[in-house]
Amino acid sequence: MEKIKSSELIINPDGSVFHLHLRPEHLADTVILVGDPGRVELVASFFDEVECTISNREFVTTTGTYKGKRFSVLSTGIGTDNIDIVVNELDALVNIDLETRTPKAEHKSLDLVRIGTSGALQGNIPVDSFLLSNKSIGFDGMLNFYAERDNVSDLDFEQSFKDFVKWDAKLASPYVVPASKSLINKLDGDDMIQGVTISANGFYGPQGRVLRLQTLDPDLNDKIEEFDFKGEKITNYEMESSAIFGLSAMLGHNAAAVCAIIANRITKDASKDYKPTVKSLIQVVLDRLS
Ligand SMILES: O=P(O)(O)O[C@H]1O[C@H](CO)[C@@H](O)[C@H]1O
Ligand SMILES: O=c1cc[nH]c(=O)[nH]1
Repeated sequence: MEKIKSSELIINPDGSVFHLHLRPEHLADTVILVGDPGRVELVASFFDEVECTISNREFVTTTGTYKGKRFSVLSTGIGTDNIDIVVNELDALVNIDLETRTPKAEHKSLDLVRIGTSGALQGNIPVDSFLLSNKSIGFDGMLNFYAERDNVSDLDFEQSFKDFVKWDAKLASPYVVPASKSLINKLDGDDMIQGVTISANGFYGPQGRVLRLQTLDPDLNDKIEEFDFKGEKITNYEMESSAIFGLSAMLGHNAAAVCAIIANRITKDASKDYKPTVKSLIQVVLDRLS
């Protein structure tokens, strides 16, 4: 089998992957992904034992055990461009032999679960609630660079959404990818609201926030609130889940995302203090995965 060239898969002198600085032995099969590097320590504070903490740039990873199960928690930083790095390097750690630089014959599936923060797009979703994503819509266009993109996407949903909101041709074409059904079943509970999430490629204009700059389509959030695809409603904005779901589906990993709702864009409400909500969500997720 042909070797993956060193320019394509950069490996550091210590044998770790380029950005994450992890070697295969550092990674658990269940990985919690958080945006904020500071949240890694919070997740790890629940662990019974910590094996290692490794950091480079915004990518901080701690591996340990919770109730006897091995977990890694890794910060992605903000945005789907970082997710392209994180998911490809996590996959390389388990599915490419880094010594021979060739894909392994047997593929391993990781469970990747994002614990994030998010803004609600329906008036009946309270701040400080938990939102479990059934699907994610990528406004970022990152997945469109991959040949397998259509095979993992809900193309009917995409077309219906683009038609309904009159999607402008200047914007990247949105992609819609479902989360892993088995992880949704594990994570679901009476405390979870399920819905369709949008990953925006920005916090301000791309999520319809106007400070001093007007947006291309000032009605976009109203149309998103109204849109319905076979009974499914769009519920919230964040910035990473679409790429996590899309790359995981293409590479054969299981992915899910649960967010603490810290703002409601319809009622204009914001959480007074979202950190205790994130802490409770972490406990719930670790318990349901362990
Ligand atoms: O709290 P995290 O996980 O970073 O998630 C959300 O918060 C950031 C924006 O404030 C984006 O990363 C968005 O997805
Ligand atoms: O409104 C919000 C809140 C958190 N994160 C986002 O991306 N948007």
